[in-house]
Amino acid sequence: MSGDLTKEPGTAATPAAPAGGGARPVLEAVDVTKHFPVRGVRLRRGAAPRVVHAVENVSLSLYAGRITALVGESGSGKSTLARLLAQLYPLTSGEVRLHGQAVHSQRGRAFRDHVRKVQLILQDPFASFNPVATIASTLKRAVAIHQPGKRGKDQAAVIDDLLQQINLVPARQFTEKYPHELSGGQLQRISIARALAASPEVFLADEPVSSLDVSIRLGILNLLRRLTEERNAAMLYVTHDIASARYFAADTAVMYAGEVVETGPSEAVTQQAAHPYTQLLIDSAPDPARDGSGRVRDIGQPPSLIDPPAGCRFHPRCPFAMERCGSQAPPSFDLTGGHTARCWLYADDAEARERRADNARAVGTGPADPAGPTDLSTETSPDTAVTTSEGADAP
Ligand SMILES: Nc1ncnc2c1ncn2[C@@H]1O[C@H](COP(=O)(O)OP(=O)(O)OP(=O)(O)O)[C@@H](O)[C@H]1O
Repeated sequence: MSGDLTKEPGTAATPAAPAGGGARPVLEAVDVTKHFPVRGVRLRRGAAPRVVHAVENVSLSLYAGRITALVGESGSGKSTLARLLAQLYPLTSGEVRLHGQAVHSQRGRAFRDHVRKVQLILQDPFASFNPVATIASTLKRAVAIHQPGKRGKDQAAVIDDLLQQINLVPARQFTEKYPHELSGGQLQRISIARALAASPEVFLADEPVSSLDVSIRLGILNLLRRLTEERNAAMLYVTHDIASARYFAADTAVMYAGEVVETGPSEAVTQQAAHPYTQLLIDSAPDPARDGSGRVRDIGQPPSLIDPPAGCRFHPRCPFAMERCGSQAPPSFDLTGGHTARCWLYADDAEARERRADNARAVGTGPADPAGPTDLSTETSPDTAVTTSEGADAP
């Protein structure tokens, strides 16, 4: 992420959410797993059907007024997790809870309520619009679904208000256009307006700016931040870009090969990354301030999710792997200040301490002190800041 996002982190524009165990999540994934069947593969008689282990035993909580970044490389399961949270896919196991209530069926009132309150914003706005419908008719449809009492002039006033909220004014200049007549940034704003028509409590923004021109990304992110604050909504911000997570999101969760491997306040996760995968992600991100020689050696590719490695899924690629990493899945270790890492380096024994010291020397930090396994779903943190400029992507 470029430009104005380089404001000092830690100077929160958003009031901090209650820290520790006080705040209840608006939306949570509880031990969620999603396996997709592998089709078109001939199986030997009696062999178990093959599946893609896209998301495995993931717990993640989203809080009112807070942005949580979900970071990881392509294929790590970020979009699948976002879609599970939106109830677009049935779960293989686990629960998705809105205000503590699980939805067990993809029909009925609780499901409709969930789908209204949890709105997904997708990466490619052009793909999510009907190319032969004007913006007005798309927004009318959204308002008719979510605010059926609004008709005629009232409905038009709602649409004007939605466009005002996303800084596309005068509304008339946009409503009679077709999607292809708008820029990517303008259309992404319209998709946000369409989501707003449902008065959501949660935004699931899946790479909301990665298909947009770099020059307009910041305006869209600041718009999303303002809407989150004003509506006290929760937001999941899915991104490849760990640098933007630091400035945009209060909390960050890092996914690798279908599992969440590190969580915590964005400042801690990005500045004192504990998991060797997060360290690798940070080292791989373009940074003109670095000399180009990565501190953490990358020794391979992400694994197949059809046949993921035993133990820690990152171990074949990890320069700090120990014997146990190849056979035993690590628990989540609690570091300090709500920071967790699912990595054997943080076990409390002599071998782990030695490898941890090797890791700390390699990344140039002091070794983190583990405090024992923790529950990933209850951690919160102070906010970070972005600038307030939203732009409007004027034609
Ligand atoms: N509908 C599906 N059927 C089968 N496999 C799927 C399906 N959707 C996703 N997958 C697989 O699940 C794994 C996780 O994919 P997912 O799209 O969630 O990752 P991602 O981290 O969002 O990647 P990207 O950043 O490229 O979108 C991948 O191996 C992908 O091929």
